[in-house]
Amino acid sequence: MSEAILELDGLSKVYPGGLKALDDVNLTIRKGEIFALLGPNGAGKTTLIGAVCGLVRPTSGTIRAFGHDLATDWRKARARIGLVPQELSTDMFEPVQRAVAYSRGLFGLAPDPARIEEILRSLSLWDKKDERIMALSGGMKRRVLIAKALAHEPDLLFLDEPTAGVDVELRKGMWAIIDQMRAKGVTVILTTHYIEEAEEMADRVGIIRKGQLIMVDEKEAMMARLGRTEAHISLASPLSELPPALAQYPIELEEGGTSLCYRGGDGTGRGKAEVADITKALIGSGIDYKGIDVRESSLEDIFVSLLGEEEEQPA
Ligand SMILES: Nc1ncnc2c1ncn2[C@@H]1O[C@H](COP(=O)(O)OP(=O)(O)OP(=O)(O)O)[C@@H](O)[C@H]1O
Repeated sequence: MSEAILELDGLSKVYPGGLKALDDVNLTIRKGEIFALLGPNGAGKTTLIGAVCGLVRPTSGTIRAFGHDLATDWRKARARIGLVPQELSTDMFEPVQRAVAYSRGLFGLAPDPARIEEILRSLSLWDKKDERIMALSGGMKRRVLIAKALAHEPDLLFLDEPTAGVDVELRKGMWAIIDQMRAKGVTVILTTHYIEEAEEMADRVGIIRKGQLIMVDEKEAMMARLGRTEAHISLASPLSELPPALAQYPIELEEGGTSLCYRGGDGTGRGKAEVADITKALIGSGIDYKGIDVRESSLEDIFVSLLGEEEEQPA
């Protein structure tokens, strides 16, 4: 297993006024992984990032990055951490290239125009290098934020909702950039509302709700463990009851007996195999069907059902 580069241990944050934005978060991030933090609005994602990046002071718990305890020894670790925040707040009057080069200088690195050019080109910003940031489109401003974060060559990069509100094309471009970073061995932690994004990019997914990390797992394992198959089999003629040959399966008659609905499986393909067995059993029982619609649940379904289940629990 590759080395742990970020370790959160019992991390909590209570804001003045009493709101518990992080509640005993324990998390280890390993070198080179792409980790997606998924959660609804106000779940604590930005607070978690802020705590690691020195923008939020934790109420309790420890953060170790690259082996350094951030409470006592933050300087070395921070230089290796990049942050792409949600919004650009400074530099609006600066030309792109200068703002990005300046970010590098902030971390005490020697100027490296070739490196800055490479970053700007990879983000399709080279044409805009002399334009003031305020004159750029929203999508380009976002890319400037990424360029600034990459300018000091971080080993760990936080992207706080990198694609919120951007169009599909730019989102795909952003994913390509994250892929490039993965290839260079950069560890990436991104927050997102787009489950599609986590599904596409992440190796592991953490689901956060009301400050608590309610689940962390490899994406594939999460989908296998919590995934479900749903199949609708439309019958040639309605049935009044299920034939005995189908009693062993998790199916129900729906739509006035014209449709059989299967809900089962575990995301490993077992559901599809069972649906195939059901169709054979139907034929064996002399029951004709017109069509089958099979759907494997996505990370989105898992996310929604996890949050839904949590919602139903008494406070
Ligand atoms: N400076 C602050 N003072 C008081 N409460 C705060 C502060 N910053 C955030 N909060 C509260 O802490 C909770 C977590 O906020 P946070 O921004 O971390 O959530 P988030 O998961 O990033 O949400 P979003 O997806 O909307 O960005 C929210 O209820 C928010 O209102």
